[in-house]
Formats: sequence, structure tokens, C-alpha cells
Amino acid sequence: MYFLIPASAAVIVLVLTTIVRTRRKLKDKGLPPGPKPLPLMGNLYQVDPAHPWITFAEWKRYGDPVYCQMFGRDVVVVNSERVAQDLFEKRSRNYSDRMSMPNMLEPYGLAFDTAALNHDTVWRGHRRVFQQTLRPETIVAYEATQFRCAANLLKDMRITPESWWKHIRKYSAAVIMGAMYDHELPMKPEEDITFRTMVEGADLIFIIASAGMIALLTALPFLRYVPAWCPGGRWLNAENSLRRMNALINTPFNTLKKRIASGEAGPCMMSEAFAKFEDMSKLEDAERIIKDACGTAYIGEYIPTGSTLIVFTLAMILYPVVQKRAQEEIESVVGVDRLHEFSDKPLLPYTEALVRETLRWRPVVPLAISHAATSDDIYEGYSIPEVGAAVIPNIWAMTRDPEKYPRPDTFDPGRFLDANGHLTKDTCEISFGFGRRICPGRHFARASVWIAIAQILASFTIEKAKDASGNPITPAPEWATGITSQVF
Ligand code: HEM
Repeated sequence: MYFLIPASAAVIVLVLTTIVRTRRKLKDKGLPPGPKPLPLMGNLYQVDPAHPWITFAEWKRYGDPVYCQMFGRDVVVVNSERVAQDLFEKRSRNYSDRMSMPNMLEPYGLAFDTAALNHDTVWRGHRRVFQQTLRPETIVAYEATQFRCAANLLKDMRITPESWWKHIRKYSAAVIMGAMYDHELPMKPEEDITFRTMVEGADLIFIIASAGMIALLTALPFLRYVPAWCPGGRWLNAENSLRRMNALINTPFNTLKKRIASGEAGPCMMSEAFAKFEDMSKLEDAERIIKDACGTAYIGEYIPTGSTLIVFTLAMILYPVVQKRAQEEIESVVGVDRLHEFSDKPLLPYTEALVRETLRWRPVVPLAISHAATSDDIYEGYSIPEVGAAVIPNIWAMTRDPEKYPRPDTFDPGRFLDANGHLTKDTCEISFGFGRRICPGRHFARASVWIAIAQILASFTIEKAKDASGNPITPAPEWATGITSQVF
């Protein structure tokens, strides 16, 4: 038994030495301030796994940016818009890469995703596709699809209002499938193979790309071989994921190709992209790039747009006065005899302010997608490490800046209006990220969210559900984490 005493002492000495060495190393490097990491674990144990953005925002007390360590990686968190502009906009050449995740991208079939690509020529090809198809001038072509899908959303809500969550998810899928692939969903979308394939793929990405899963698969890469039939294997098994990702990209593409050949296909983003890129010399690469970019756009619209509309629903339940004011504005401009159209938008400033406030109040991509630097950098005297470091814009913290947004937890569209009731210049663009990596689908997303919100407000009043005794139930939403934050 006595041998345990010197052994324990040796372990304690070893741990203490490592702590001292780690701290000295960090100090020597001149890294930004931050909470003290533990050896091996780093700062992981201090982070709220369900709401990491809240922990990161609290670390603002150390300074901005903040340095910490997670999963053996250097992590730099940016909590203010000022620093985000300095790094991601003014120094965008250096801060537009993504973290390397060799254990995940290829094996799990995620390498197609624009958001995962490094700042290289393939990524530039993707951005060219988006630039051609998702510019403010070009997205006007998809307004008819957005209008039709919003009208279908109202129909669904009228028939089964209790399934509103499901209808919103269907709407966000229908809009992008219509605009991207000219694919119209049937009344029962679950009977549509393309819909099922895409929803299953997007839901899987949501889980695999969550911080917890990345940590697990980085630490224990052999988990990718867990058979799909084992508990958790559906998500861990790499082959299963690869198959689903291939289906997500290829199923709508092959269907559209057949319809183009038979002359049945109407105009859509993908055929537009092919028309624009016809002259590209490496056609095989061009086809791959267009397919992959369109597959990414599906994920981009389906999850965050749906989540934004769910946030809107929650806000309307909690803030009936806001809802009433928007409905009064809509009724006074559009009346009650017709659904409104995109051309009514300039006459509805409060409704637009409500959309901006929805994006701000609960940003659905609260930590954006981690950027990475291509070379070491010095910022305000601190060194920002290059190799493997994640540089995370904490959008959640920025939308909570009390100087810019007083009483940030209150849902108040009025903060986007001036004293004369005109919209201010602040469009809450930060909810779409920064610099060269800013969300290329933001104009399309805003239009999808706006038309749905305006039509819902014109047609329904959203209220609290009632319990068996007829008492209103105040919702206590939980937030699911992944790439996006979703209410459920
Ligand atoms: C309300 C809806 C949406 C929100 C809040 C949102 C937000 C974001 C954010 C925060 C990023 C990360 C930006 C960064 O790294 O700094 C992003 C990236 C991206 N989004 Fe969106 N997005 C939305 C809808 C869409 C739509 C509709 C599309 C496509 C049609 C789309 C396509 C993309 C793509 C491709 C990227 C990766 C860009 C890159 O890495 O270069 N998003 N989005």
C-alpha cells in the first residue's frame, strides 16, 4: 500500500509541472487573455455544452478577443463587432480559412460543403456559383416560388395548426428545392424521395457538425467504424454518412438533369448556374462545383431559415403587442382582400424591423462557422496563432451589445426604426457572418423569411396554447445546439 504515496506524489508533481509549463508557454506566446486552461482538457470543462456562446460571452471580462483551448486546439473567440470587423473584414485575406478536420470531412462525405472548404480555388468556384445565382438582382426571379410556398404554408397551417413546427420545416425545404432545382413538393412531402433524402442528409449534418460530435470524433477517430445498427451508429458510422451525403447531392441533381433533357424543367438556380458556366473549360470540375454548391445551399436554407421562423413564432407568443402592431401596419397597407407581395415591402417598415429583430434576438447560427487564419498575426499586441487555431465570431454576444442594442433580451423591433418610423441603416447583417465568408444566401434567406412572416401575420394571430383547464401555457423553449441553434 505504501508505494501508493510516492506514486501519488509523483502524479501530483507531474500535473503541477505541466500546469506551470502550459501557463508559461501561453504567457511567452503573447496570446490574448483568457481563462486558465487545464493540461489536456484545456478550457472545455468551463464551457456550457448546450450554450457555449453564453460562456464565451461571459469571458469578455478577460478582454476581446479571448484565448482558450479546446480539444487540444487553440481557440480565439471574438465577442465584439469592432474586433470582428478588424479581423474578418479588414484582414479578410488572413482570416478566411476553415479549420482542418481530416477525420471528418472526407470520411463522412462532408467535403462537398462550401462552409467546410479552405480559402482555395474550389471554394472560389463555389462562391462564383452563389455570386451568379444569389445576388439581390437575381433572386427576384425566385420570388414567385417563395410566394407560392408561403401560400402553401398558410394552407397547411389552416388545416393542422398544431403541426406548425412541421409546416415551417416543410416551407423552408420547399422554398429552396423549388428555387434551386425547380422541384415542387407534394401535399405530403414525406412521400417524395428527393425531400426525404435531403431532409435526412441535412439532419445528419446538423448532428455530425455539432461541437460535441466534432470533439468526440477528433479524440476517438475509430468511432467512425461503429456499425450503423449499434446505438448511436446512425450518426457515428462514416460509411452511412458518406452514402447519405452523396444521395443529398446527387438525387435532386439527377432528377433535374432528366427533366432538363425532356424539356420539362422550369428556370431554377441550378440550370441558371449551368448556363452561366457552360464556357468553363474543366466541365467535370464545374459540374462537381455546381452540384456541391447547390447541395450546400439546400442545407443553408433548410435549417437556419426554418429556425428563424420558429424564433419568430416564439417571439409573437411572448410579445403580443408587437404582433398586433405589425398586423395593424399590414392591414392598413394591404387590406384584408389579398395576400401581400414583395412589392408591398417598402410600405411595411415595422414588419421589416420585426424581421431584423427576429434575426438579432435569437441568432440561429450563434457562433457562425469557425474561421481560421492562414498565417500568424499580431492584433493589438496579442499574437493570434495560425496552425489549427479556430477563430470564432460570437454573433450571439455581438447581438447582445447593450450599447448598440439596449435591453438586448427584449424583443423590440422599434430599435430598427428612427424617431420618424423609418428603418435605420442597421440590417443586422452580423447575423450572417463576416468578410469573405459571409453567408452568400443572405438576400434569398431574408426574402424567404420576410414573405412567410408577412403572410402569417396577415392571416393568423399566434397565441399561447391552452392546457386542459383552458389556462394559457407559457412556452419554456429549449435550444438544441449544432451548427445552428434551434428551438424545440
Ligand atoms: C436566416 C437564414 C440564414 C442565416 C442566419 C445564415 C447564417 C450564416 C452564417 C452565420 C454563416 C457563417 C458565415 C461566416 O463564416 O462568417 C453562413 C454561411 C453560409 N451560408 Fe448561410 N445563413 C442563412 C441562410 C442561408 C441560405 C438561404 C443559403 C443558401 C441559399 C446559405 C448558404 C450559406 C453558405 C454556402 C455558407 C458558407 C459560406 C462560406 O463558407 O464561404 N445560408 N450562413
